Amino acid sequence: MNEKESQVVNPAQSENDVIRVEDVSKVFKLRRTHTLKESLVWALTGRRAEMVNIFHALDDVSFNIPSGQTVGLLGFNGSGKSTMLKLISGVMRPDQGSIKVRGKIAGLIEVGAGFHPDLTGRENVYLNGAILGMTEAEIDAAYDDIVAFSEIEQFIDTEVKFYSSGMFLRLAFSVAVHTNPDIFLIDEILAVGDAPFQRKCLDRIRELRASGKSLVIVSHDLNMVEELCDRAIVLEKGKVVFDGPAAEGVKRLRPED
Ligand SMILES: Nc1ncnc2c1ncn2[C@@H]1O[C@H](COP(=O)(O)OP(=O)(O)OP(=O)(O)O)[C@@H](O)[C@H]1O
Repeated sequence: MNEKESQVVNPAQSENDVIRVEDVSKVFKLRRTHTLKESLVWALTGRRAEMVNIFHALDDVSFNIPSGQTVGLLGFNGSGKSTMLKLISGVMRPDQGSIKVRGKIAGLIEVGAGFHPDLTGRENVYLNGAILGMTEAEIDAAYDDIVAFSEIEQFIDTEVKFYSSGMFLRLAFSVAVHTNPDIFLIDEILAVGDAPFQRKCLDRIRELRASGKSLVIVSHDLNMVEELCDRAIVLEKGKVVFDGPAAEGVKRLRPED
């Protein structure tokens, strides 16, 4: 068998699973421009045919993640990684299959999602904390730590529409880690952070890992994934083509010499 052919066995379930993804598919309808001929045919055939392309972002995906595991979700652009994280987080629903999650989930999926542009950083900490399941008293108790970790004290009473993407990331990451989640989802978070903040986030991610939390990390930084993750799941055109040790998974993504 070619080394890069699919290497996936049916995922085994365990009592320890915190995430179970079973036969999940997600389709998107892509609008596109049409030729005059296509439009005429569409009109003449009683407008029965679809004027959109159906696109399978995820196609029959299954995997289980046991408690305490750090999993890198890998794949080239458009392979379905972010869509998978959105389904796990519950912001999007699958068209087919099921996703079961056990425990408190938090994460950074789209930096700035859950933030209201017209509210200040301080107000958004409360809003975002509440969205992530914290009570007001819990946010009060964690507030100073959240702001200190983000290092944006100076701008905390500024409306977040004036924030840079790095500032958004700082506040969003800080709130998310302070919710004390059992499962932490991270989508390319480090891309917009500067080097010192990236290092700080990575240290915190290592701490979460060491304390037995489960993490799912989407990243194109293969060195980071290899160093940080126990396991890699590689998606290709919406299908799982590899599920196994992180070092082997990243090999599939590295350009061949
Ligand atoms: N809301 C949407 N509507 C239509 N198509 C979408 C939507 N979200 C994602 N897609 C499409 O689904 C495919 C998978 O997207 P996804 O963002 O999950 O890929 P990805 O693996 O995270 O890619 P990247 O590495 O570029 O971030 C892409 O072709 C994308 O255009």
